[in-house]
Amino acid sequence: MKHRLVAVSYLNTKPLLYGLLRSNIQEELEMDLAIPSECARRLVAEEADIALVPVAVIPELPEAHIISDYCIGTTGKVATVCIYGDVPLREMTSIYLDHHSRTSVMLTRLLLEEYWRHDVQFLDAEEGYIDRIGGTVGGLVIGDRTIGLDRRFAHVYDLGEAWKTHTGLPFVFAAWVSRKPLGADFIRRFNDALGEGLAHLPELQLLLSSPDPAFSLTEYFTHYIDYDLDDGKRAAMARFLQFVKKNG
Ligand SMILES: C=C(O[C@@H]1C=C(C(=O)O)C=C[C@H]1O)C(=O)O
Repeated sequence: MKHRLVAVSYLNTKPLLYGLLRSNIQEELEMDLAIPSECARRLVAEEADIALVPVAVIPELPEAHIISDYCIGTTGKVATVCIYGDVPLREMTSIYLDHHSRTSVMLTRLLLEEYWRHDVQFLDAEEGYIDRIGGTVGGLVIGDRTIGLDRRFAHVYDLGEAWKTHTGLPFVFAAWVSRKPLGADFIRRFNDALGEGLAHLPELQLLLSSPDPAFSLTEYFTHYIDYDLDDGKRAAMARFLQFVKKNG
């Protein structure tokens, strides 16, 4: 029986996928990709056994085992999780919350409440909502769709950077979670494979192209996304999940 695995379909996950695909462990996996909110839905619905899930969904799972020391995180600016608008944040009256996201939706709410201390109406997003950001309506956008948006909107707020200023901590957007405990040997080989992917970024970059000449994948993978789920990120996750449990 193979483990059903679903991972985030964005560029930031390719180094981790590259590692899994270079390894024999892929023979034990039935792999699929989806947007983060769909990864979360499948793990909650038991349609997946292992998923790279937005951490905000962890409190909804009866059992959640973080099986990896690698994650989608950041130690400051992340570049691809931002609030965009024509006007400064303090003039925004409403903000679209990206339907691809689970974590950043909650992070937006936390930062508006605790850090920016600004009250807005939250709007549910759907496909095409980015075109409706404008005037006093802002929008949270995550992932590859953010690439190039900094040229389109006058005001950009990077949520990784805002969280760092607010708490002094790094941040974890998504972690590898299984619903059931997995064997120590499988977990070791899974982690080794992910690490191998990160160790071979120059090769991976031969296979990938950036959607925008102004956006460097090398910089994105090495300076913006931080893949190590270290103690600082675990502390950040605990702090963030307290807010999610209270307000989810
Ligand atoms: C940094 C990112 O983190 C993403 C943000 C997520 C969320 O907000 O729920 C989930 C998965 C991550 O891939 C990004 O994709 O831009």
